Amino acid sequence: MNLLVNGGVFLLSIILFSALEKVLQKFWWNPIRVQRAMASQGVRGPPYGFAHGSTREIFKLREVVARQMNKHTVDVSHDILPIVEPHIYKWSQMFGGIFLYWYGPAALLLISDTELVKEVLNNRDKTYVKPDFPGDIKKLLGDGLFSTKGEKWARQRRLAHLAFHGESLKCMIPAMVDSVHMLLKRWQNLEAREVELFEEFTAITSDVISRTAFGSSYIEGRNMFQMLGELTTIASRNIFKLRLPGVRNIWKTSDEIDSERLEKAIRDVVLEIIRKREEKVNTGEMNDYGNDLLGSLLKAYHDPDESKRTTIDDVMDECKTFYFAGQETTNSVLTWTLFLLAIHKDWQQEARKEVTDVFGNEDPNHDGIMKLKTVGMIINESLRLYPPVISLLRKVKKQVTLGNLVLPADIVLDIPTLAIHHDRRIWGNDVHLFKPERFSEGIAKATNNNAAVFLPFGLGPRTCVGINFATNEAKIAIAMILQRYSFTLSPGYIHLPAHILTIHPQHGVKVILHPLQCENVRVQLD
Ligand code: HEM
Repeated sequence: MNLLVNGGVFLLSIILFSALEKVLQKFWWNPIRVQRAMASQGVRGPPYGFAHGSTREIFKLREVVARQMNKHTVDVSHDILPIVEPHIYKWSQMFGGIFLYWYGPAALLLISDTELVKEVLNNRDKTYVKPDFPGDIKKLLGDGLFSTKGEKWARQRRLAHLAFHGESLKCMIPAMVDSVHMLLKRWQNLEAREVELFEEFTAITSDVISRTAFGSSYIEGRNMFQMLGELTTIASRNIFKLRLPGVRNIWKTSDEIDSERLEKAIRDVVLEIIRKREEKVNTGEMNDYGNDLLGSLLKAYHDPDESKRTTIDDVMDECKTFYFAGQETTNSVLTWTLFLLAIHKDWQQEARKEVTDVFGNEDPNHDGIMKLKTVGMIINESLRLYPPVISLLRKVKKQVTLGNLVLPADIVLDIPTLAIHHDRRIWGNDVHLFKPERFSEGIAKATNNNAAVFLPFGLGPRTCVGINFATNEAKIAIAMILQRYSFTLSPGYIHLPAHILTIHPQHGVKVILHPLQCENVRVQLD
């Protein structure tokens, strides 16, 4: 009996010891090893804090900024790095353009040297891969095109390319125009009053991606957008709050319970959208699954060749990815561009003149959109100052040499788009001024042929697949608004750009709409 008890205690001790060893390995020994390896190569950074890494300091710095900025109306300055990413700003000043910091026990190496950035982003031999996103972000994107890797990525990328380029893209223009008409019709009741742009644009960006990618209307998808919005808020609220592994299984915070509930509800909505499309094919209302993204995905789901078939989870993850990637980002660029035009009246006039020259009072069309040079320059400068996606992450798959550095496997590289776009050494002393003329001779000239200094859509094989879609949508919306309204910033505007997965205006962007006297346009709208 004694022997049995002693044997049990011995076994339990071994299990506990091995669990403790694993915990210490992950939370102590590995981080210390990486910190030492990088320090020996001259790379410094904030010290590793047991289990939480640097997240407490990041969280505190963000809170300090939020407290300071909420107190009073702030002058509008485009020098936003210290506000949006105070930790990156602080540590860049202390440690330079390459430094090591910690997301829990995961090591992040920030690199702003653009030669290294190019090497990483252009890599095709799988040395640098997309990292695994933390739980809440994974719930937003699923294992869709944005986050997936390898063969699955190549397959999904081909499908998305078909749905969002060439002729398919041209065919989407009328749907985009219709969505903006819906917004303008609503605005007729708000003339000379304040409108909050971020909220307003949510309606069109949601409607556009919904109609073009999934053929369903905004009304059908509205539930899902609301839930994705809530999930986004929860994800960004918790992004720097880490919990020990396993704790989640024993005790859940209210945010964790909410996000699980939302995830399930979103899944149900997507399944319903898919079911409706299948029903249309089965009842003969549609000949096939269609040429939009959902159609391509469903064709792959029903592929007779089993090896090429995608699963229902793949279809669902892709739907979530596109709803999120196509809506949040375009909403951000539209809001900041209108904000910039509201305070830079000269550029508002220039842009309106171009739009009138190209379209008169007519709706935008494909050929005209290609001619909108000034509007294009303005969008580029807006993407430089307020890039919706503020950093790009890649994980080092196996030990590799990058420049003079030997990087250990699993270290995550943080390419700081926002910091690069606001770097005085790259863009000059007027870096924080809104000067669309930088782009007057194209992006290559503005960037001195260095593709790594302007990264709003990323670079290399994982570049944004929706780049032309987003640019068309932004140009159409801006042109149609300029045809009908001049707009000024509300006197109560508080400038607080914040990182809520993309750059959001924390207090919204309120503008006052002044209708232009143009009867033709009114007739079309009615
Ligand atoms: C102004 C609007 C947009 C911006 C600033 C933007 C930005 C980006 C960036 C920076 C990346 C690269 C991420 C990385 O390398 O880690 C990316 C990828 C992606 N974007 Fe966009 N995006 C925009 C609009 C869109 C739209 C409208 C769609 C869909 C229709 C879309 C779908 C995607 C997808 C699926 C990926 C992943 C591509 C891959 O990994 O192969 N984006 N986007």
